[in-house]
Amino acid sequence: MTLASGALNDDVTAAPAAHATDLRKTYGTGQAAVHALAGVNVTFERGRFTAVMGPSGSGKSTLMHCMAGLDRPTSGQVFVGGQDIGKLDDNGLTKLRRDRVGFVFQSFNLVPTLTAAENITLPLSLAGTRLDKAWFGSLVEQLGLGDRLNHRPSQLSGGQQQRVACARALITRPDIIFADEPTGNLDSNASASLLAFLKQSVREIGQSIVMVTHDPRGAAYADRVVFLADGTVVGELDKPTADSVLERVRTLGG
Ligand SMILES: Nc1ncnc2c1ncn2[C@@H]1O[C@H](COP(=O)(O)OP(=O)(O)OP(=O)(O)O)[C@@H](O)[C@H]1O
Repeated sequence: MTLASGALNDDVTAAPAAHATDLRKTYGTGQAAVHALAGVNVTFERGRFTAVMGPSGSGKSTLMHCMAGLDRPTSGQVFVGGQDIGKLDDNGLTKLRRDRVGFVFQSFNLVPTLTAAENITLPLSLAGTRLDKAWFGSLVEQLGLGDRLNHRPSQLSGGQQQRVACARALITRPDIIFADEPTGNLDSNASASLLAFLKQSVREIGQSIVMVTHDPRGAAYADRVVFLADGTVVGELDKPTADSVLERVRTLGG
């Protein structure tokens, strides 16, 4: 069984999965001001897997949070599937995060009192949307979670918890998934299987994914790498390999 049985909803607009124009985020004021994002212009095409890399403090997490509607930028625009998310009020942003964006955190962020199955379907429960059982079954099978569905997060390994988080991100068939160092707390085997699954979801159902990583081998699963430094985009690489990523990181001084 492949993921293809749960193909994404068609969106009639030809807009990219997400894009940002002159995105700025400043923390603090005056002498203490930190320009975490200093004018980012970036486009994430539909059905592509993009890795975001850059030195510590270059603004990667801030970019993910602003683009996913988890944080508001100081200025500039973010579009998700053609929708200018700066025009949404708090209610609208909540709906956007629930229905159109998936987020995978380094620290899993599962609800400890809910089972794996309940965590996966949480976005649907919150939205009052019916569960597509075939899609749920396909995700569970592909992620190897079939015999773990009644376990709580504390009864799961890190790799299993992150696979639950991925299923939760995919269950709504979002326009785009943002993943902030999703393999940061996983060993190399668990990392490889998670990255292979993310890549499979891009290939088979046209999922759009943006993933922050520090690992050139992780970035090599992506179709494209975007490099950040000091809050701006300083380079890009298409069809990356671990070696080409490493070489570019060295050139950029990361
Ligand atoms: N809430 C905050 N208040 C003040 N400064 C912040 C806040 N969040 C982030 N920053 C600063 O903004 C800059 C960018 O941070 P960000 O977390 O986006 O970087 P990053 O590239 O994700 O780093 P890392 O790879 O270490 O996770 C850093 O200088 C950071 O200290």
